[in-house]
Amino acid sequence: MGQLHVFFFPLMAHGHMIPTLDMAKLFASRGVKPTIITTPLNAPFFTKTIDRNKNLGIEISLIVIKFPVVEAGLPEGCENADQLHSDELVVKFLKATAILQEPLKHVLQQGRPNCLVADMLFPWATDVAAKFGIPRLVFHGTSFFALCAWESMRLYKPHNKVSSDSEPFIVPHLPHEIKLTRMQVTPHEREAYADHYRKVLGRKAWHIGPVSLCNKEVEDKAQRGKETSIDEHQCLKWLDSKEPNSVLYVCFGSIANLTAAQLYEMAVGLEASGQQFIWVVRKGENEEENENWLPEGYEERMKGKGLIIRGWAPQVLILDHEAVGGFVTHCGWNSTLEGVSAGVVMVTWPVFAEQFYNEKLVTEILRIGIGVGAQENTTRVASGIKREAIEKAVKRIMVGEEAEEMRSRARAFKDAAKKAVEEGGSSYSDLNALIEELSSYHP
Ligand SMILES: O=c1ccn([C@@H]2O[C@H](COP(=O)(O)OP(=O)(O)O[C@H]3O[C@H](CO)[C@@H](O)[C@H](O)[C@H]3O)[C@@H](O)[C@H]2O)c(=O)[nH]1
Repeated sequence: MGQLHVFFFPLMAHGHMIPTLDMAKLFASRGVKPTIITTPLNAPFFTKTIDRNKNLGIEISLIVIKFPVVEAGLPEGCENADQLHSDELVVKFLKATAILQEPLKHVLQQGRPNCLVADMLFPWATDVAAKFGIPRLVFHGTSFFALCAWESMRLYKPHNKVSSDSEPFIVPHLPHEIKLTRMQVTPHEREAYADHYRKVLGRKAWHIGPVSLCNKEVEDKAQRGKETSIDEHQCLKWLDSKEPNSVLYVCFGSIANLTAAQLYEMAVGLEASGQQFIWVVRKGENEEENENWLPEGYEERMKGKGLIIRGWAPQVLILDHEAVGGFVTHCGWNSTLEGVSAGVVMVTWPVFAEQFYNEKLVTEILRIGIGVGAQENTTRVASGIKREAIEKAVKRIMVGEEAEEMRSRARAFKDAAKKAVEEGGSSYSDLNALIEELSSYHP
């Protein structure tokens, strides 16, 4: 039997491209030939890691296809979801992705892979793959928990049975009693939800993560997504000078923004908590050059105690450092899994998409986090959380008995995550099962 060849086609968003590159590495480590499809301006986010892996004897190929910016009416150079600052741009971006059907046909024709793993946001990829007689797997990029909750909402529409946006309803037929409110809409072990998704909802699925755990070296952990805005060794030196579990890491992923007023509340809340922190503020978040979102003399006062990274942080490297004990997160699934894999306790602050589901998983099922009190699923912009709420939630996860209890549960999940991807673990075995199944279709 020849070598299996799998094409991966992620959405052009860091939260989708980063885990895809990790998946490609995992597949390559099991003897499968992985090829990633992307667009010209997103290619550089893959090439450095691909080159580094090549030197280690791991081959990952890259196919670059043109992104139809002009056809879709997008501004020149707009090829990644982190550039979509309005709903209108989101609509045009999705329109542009739909035009990728034709180039996808072309690359499948040329490459003749045995399987196409394409992003959930490319529904048309199933038909394209069928034309070549190959299976198309859907890469969801999120949790079994969120998928089960989503499906339950779709089937039973419990949000239509309450009388106001703030009245809680139960998400029906899940293994746990999970309550949500209409405003949050757009549930003992994670395994339970993988089982629920397969057995109760009847879907075929493979769990092969946390994929970020395939990154072992400093360079692997630091080189994910964009170029980091801080030298990784400088960052490690700063963390090395701190006590274990004494630093809080604050980051909202690659898409969510905070209003200037919310950034200000965050700054004051973090200072009031008395905790040491690394806070990542995305570029473009604070348009004003004069940085009036920071209280007067803030960075001077916080010197040695609080480090602000403007731009892109080496997130997995930071989370994995023993000095980091807490994580303020928007509950993007990658960040959530990276937090669980690092054994940190979380302040959950969901903003949009399925992040409110992920919050429930962290706070109510895994019980390794405290919600900051986010109420509304918005269009990617966080606002309205007061400094007192931030201070309180941060203190609750960093100090005291409750924090210790959460930390010991978090440590157990960290160990379980590590075991899952080790030889013989559940994720390791599931990836083997997937590869065996794909091989059985392969003449
Ligand atoms: O400064 C930064 C910021 C982010 N990251 C990485 O970027 C990824 C961010 O992914 P995620 O936490 O999932 O957030 P989003 O970028 O917001 O992800 C989108 O995609 C996810 C997967 O579908 C969904 O779960 C989210 O709701 C959706 O917003 C993670 O691997 C982070 O480690 C960095 O390395 N440095």
